[in-house]
Amino acid sequence: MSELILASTSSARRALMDGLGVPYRTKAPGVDEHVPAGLPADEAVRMLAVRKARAVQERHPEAWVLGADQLVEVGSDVLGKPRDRDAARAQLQRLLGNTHVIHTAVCLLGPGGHHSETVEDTRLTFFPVPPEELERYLDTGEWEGCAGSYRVEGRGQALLQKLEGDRTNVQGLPMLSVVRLLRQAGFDFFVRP
Ligand SMILES: Nc1nc2c(ncn2[C@@H]2O[C@H](COP(=O)(O)OP(=O)(O)OP(=O)(O)O)[C@@H](O)[C@H]2O)c(=O)[nH]1
Repeated sequence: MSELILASTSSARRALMDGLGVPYRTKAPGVDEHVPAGLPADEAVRMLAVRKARAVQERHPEAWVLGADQLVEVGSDVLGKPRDRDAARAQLQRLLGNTHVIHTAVCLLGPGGHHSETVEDTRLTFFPVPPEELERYLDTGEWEGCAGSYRVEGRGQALLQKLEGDRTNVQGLPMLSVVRLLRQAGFDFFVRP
């Protein structure tokens, strides 16, 4: 099997792939993440996951390449990564006391034109918490680099009232689907290095 490249700069995605134990390396996708205005979140993440994977595959045509993208949908709002603490506060104020959906798309490209992709959704309901608790959570800094401004595997789990779906999908990769795509592509597991 030719090498696997994770087309991502995300430390959370790296951590998830490290846990799987399949040998891989990372390459930054380096793509423009703009999508047409009004595009539904699930279509936007699918478009971006494919764009990221294709950008890396162009540089490494013999490799297998896994790209991913994630957005948060709450009501009619679509949230990405907050640019600063104030943006993170505004995002969390939208999520607290409500139910939102995490849409994560993954795309696996491989030699010979292999192309598989999927979008996975996880529904999360957050407790309503007072402003002073929200400020304390912001002080943890977990909002940085996270779509939706929280880490489900970190302190942010204290906000979580209910989760329906794949928990790893929230962190950045729906590992149930990643394993399925890799197995369908012919990857072997538990191979001695
Ligand atoms: N650790 C952690 N990271 C999260 C969580 N929710 C979202 N994220 C991260 O938020 C980011 C979503 O933004 P994306 O645009 O999909 O990815 P990115 O961070 O720009 O990284 P690329 O893959 O290089 O595009 C990803 O890095 C996710 O891993 C979470 O609950 N825990």
